[in-house]
Amino acid sequence: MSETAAPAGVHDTDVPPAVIARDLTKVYGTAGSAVRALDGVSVAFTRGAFTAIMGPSGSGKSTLMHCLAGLDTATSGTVHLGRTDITRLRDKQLTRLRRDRVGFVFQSFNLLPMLTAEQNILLPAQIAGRAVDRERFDRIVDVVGLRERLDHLPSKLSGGQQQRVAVARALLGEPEVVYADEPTGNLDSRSGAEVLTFLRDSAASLRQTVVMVTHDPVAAAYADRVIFLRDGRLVDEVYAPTAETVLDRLVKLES
Ligand SMILES: Nc1ncnc2c1ncn2[C@@H]1O[C@H](COP(=O)(O)OP(=O)(O)OP(=O)(O)O)[C@@H](O)[C@H]1O
Repeated sequence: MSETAAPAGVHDTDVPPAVIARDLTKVYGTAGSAVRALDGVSVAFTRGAFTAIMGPSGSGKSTLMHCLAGLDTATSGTVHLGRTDITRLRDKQLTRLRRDRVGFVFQSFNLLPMLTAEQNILLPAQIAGRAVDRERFDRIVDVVGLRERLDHLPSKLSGGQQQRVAVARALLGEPEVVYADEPTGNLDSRSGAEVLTFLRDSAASLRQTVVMVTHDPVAAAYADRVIFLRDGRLVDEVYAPTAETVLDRLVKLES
């Protein structure tokens, strides 16, 4: 895939993408020990689309997500979230941007054990001093199917339910993008399917942009699009993936 052309995923007729990375590089270490984790990645993420990032171990998936999300700084290149070039922001501005404009879902659910499901969902809004949109709260709680569980502590919820709380928490503030890092890595396949269905439904019905790193072709098949990395480069992509097409591309990449 050419790096000088428009970033993969940009089409003339599209509404402006939620996130665009241009010629992103990330080098860890120096001189003899330098590792080029990202090597000129240009990619755009369409508003309201659910995209999975895949590739062999060490191909740069986590590094790409961390640079896109402002959790790590790129060595060169730019990342735009809407109109903001996040690679030009100072630490304080980045912290505010992550709090106000980005949602995160991690493999470990990161819920506070002494707070109920509802309190966990509301916590970021409270910390940021944001008014809660109760209508959106109700809509999200219904989409994730947590209505009956709102007053439960995390310890009384299954892994899948805990992750759905984490997803609801990430969505409540209407972030411009939700980054999910192996969100089903700690779940059995049934709970994983529930969480992925919810991520897909929230992209579709709430027009939520979702970007997910996963190793699992079955998980990637829930996305609208899968992009593939190898050796820090974007080398392939599939729209409307199935587990079979994803697996097939992965096998080709690893051979
Ligand atoms: N903090 C770091 N310091 C040095 N090298 C790093 C660091 N983080 C990642 N790397 C290297 O950068 C490359 C890309 O790593 P990254 O974790 O992004 O890959 P990945 O595709 O997410 O891998 P995995 O599927 O195993 O999680 C690897 O060679 C890795 O060893």
